[in-house]
Amino acid sequence: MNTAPLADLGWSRHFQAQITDTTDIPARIAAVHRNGVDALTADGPRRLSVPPGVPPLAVGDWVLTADDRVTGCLDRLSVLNRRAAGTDARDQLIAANVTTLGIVSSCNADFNVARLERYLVLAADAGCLPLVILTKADTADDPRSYQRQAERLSPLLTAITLDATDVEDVARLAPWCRTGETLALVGSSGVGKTTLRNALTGQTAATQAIREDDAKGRHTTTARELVPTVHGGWLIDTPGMRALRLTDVADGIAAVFEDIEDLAANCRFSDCAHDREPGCAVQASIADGTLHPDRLIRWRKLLAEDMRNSESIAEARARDRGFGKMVKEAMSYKRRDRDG
Ligand SMILES: Nc1nc2c(ncn2[C@@H]2O[C@H](COP(=O)(O)OP(=O)(O)OP(=O)(O)O)[C@@H](O)[C@H]2O)c(=O)[nH]1
Ligand SMILES: [Zn+2]
Repeated sequence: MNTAPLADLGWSRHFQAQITDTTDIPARIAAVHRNGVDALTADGPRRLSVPPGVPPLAVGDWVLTADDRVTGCLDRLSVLNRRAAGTDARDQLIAANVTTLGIVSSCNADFNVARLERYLVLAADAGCLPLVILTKADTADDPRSYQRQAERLSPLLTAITLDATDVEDVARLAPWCRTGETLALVGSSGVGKTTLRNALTGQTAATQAIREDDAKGRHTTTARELVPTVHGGWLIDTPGMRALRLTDVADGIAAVFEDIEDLAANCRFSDCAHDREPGCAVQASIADGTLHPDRLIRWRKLLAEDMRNSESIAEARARDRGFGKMVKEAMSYKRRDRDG
């Protein structure tokens, strides 16, 4: 197989290792529609049908195809979920195989450590590398101070300050969206995600068009959610990206708050609430100035939020099961009525 064009689509050894013994053709999902998907192959774009039995697909997924039909989905490097809106509490797939989650905030009132931590939890849980992008550096007196505050959250975290309206400045993001990379942007309204997208993809007019369509709930048929960047890699921009919530992210919280979880392991009581219990390693760390008390508060809030959201998902699933059972029973009564 000629993998050079596939590499341009983000193909890597992780995916190559999964295809043995098949003549099916790999394709990357660019948009998901109710009655099929748009995909990119080494030979160009394709509209594919998705037969029953294929698991739900997301933008960014790698699938195998035969005769313009999806035959299977390859194991993902990362996956971003969102809790569906309304009463339906099931997870919705937002994007797959995102290598870097660009957490966009601006060097002004939007900057908020708790919000950054929420997104860091999402990135850790999804399996993406987090990158903090601090926009509006051109309007701040001391942009470096925001960068320092962000980088203090984790020794492994990179934060970049820039002017999103300056295309050359935005080109500093090239390492995260060159060939083989897939970047997605999250952040509050007005922080500059669209401005960054335009600079990274060089397509202003198309962006306007897609956003107007989204607002009206219309579905575009072109493959515009997986967008090529001018640096050789891809940008995933889906409407769902803008409303990510925390659900079932205990692993992400544990990763981002590893310091607290490590301390908690040394508390005298295994069910320590880290309040006033004797032998509490967390409180000891606050007392000696190593741990900031606000960080403990933020950790608790995220755990509570995750529990709230995840519990209602479990409840919804139980309800679904209950409903399914009821339907089955009603059907068998009906059959009995008819047959007997
Ligand atoms: N001076 C300056 N203005 C910026 C910068 N980034 C964004 N802006 C401006 O801020 C406004 C909002 O930017 P958008 O790119 O629309 O923000 P967004 O995150 O896409 O917002 P939503 O679409 O609501 O999610 C626009 O007027 C941008 O020109 C920056 O780095 N410097
Ligand atoms: Zn404790």
